[in-house]
Amino acid sequence: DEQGTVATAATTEDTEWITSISVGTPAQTLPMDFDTGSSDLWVMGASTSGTSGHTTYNANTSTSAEAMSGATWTISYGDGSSSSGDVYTDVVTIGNLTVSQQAVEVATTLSSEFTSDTALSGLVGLAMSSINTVKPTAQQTWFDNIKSNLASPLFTADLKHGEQGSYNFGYIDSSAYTGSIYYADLVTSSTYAGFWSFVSNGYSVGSNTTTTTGSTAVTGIADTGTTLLMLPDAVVAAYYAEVSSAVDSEQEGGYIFSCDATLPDFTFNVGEGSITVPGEYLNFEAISTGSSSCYGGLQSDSGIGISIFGDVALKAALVVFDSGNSRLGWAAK
Ligand SMILES: O=C(NNC1=NCCC1)c1ccc(Br)cc1
Repeated sequence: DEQGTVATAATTEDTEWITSISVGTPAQTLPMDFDTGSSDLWVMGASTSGTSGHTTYNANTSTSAEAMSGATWTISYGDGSSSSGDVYTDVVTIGNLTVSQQAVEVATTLSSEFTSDTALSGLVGLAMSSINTVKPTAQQTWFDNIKSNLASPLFTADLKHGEQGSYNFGYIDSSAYTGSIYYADLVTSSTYAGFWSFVSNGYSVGSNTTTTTGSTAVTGIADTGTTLLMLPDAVVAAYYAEVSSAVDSEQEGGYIFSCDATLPDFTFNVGEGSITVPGEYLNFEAISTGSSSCYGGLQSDSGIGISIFGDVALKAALVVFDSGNSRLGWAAK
């Protein structure tokens, strides 16, 4: 049984956490975005246009690469970004864990969000293999391929505010959290099939002095690839009702407030417990450099139809993606 851990490094402003993986023989080291909201492992190809300034993967120089003839892929993400290309199999090592014949999807087209992000060479999809986009035959995620070699079929995400985080595969680091891990079963209904989805049966705004609590049940997904916390209108309105300078700005596409506002904490229930997102995590960034108006880390999910517990919420917890028990665990830290 193997156990692996990989360090991640947050880029500036907690917009993504980059983790290096090794692909091919000899190993090609690639900085990647681990994404629990999708299920394709794709990398920028050495001959792909728009990849100048990026580290890229060259299948031609890897003695273990094999083209998957006739296979193609195309994906579009919630933020409007997209990529597509063809498919190889090759050796992929993450931490000290190696999958010998991993489907490595090589991008031949990239949207501007990817060509402009030179910190990134691609994504490692960690949602369910059922939503992998390779045609004619969907491929397994790296986690699904390594799972049987792990002490426990699970991985954890430990993202942090403005500092390095970590992903562990196969075990839960008991020193990485405090108190109990609260679990919620995965939601299996079709809307959420393929994602790490759960139901939170209540929330509260503010610290224990003045709190408004709500019983709105929120069904959402834990998505490391989405930056913000996206919840139903009613919950978001209840939160910003406690921020006197907050307005829902058409122009900015969401709630903004005065950058010197003191923001209340946001607590959401998970199973028998709850997780509190500190108010400071909910001030995402100034709407423009030097502006005194700031954009909220909590925004409405109205356009999406699914609530998303993105990095703003995930970095307040140690999150256990427990495939073996089809459940999601959250613990304070
Ligand atoms: O695309 C999603 N997550 N991953 C990434 N976003 C940007 C790059 C990677 C995503 C997944 C589910 C839902 Br519902 C909305 C969005």
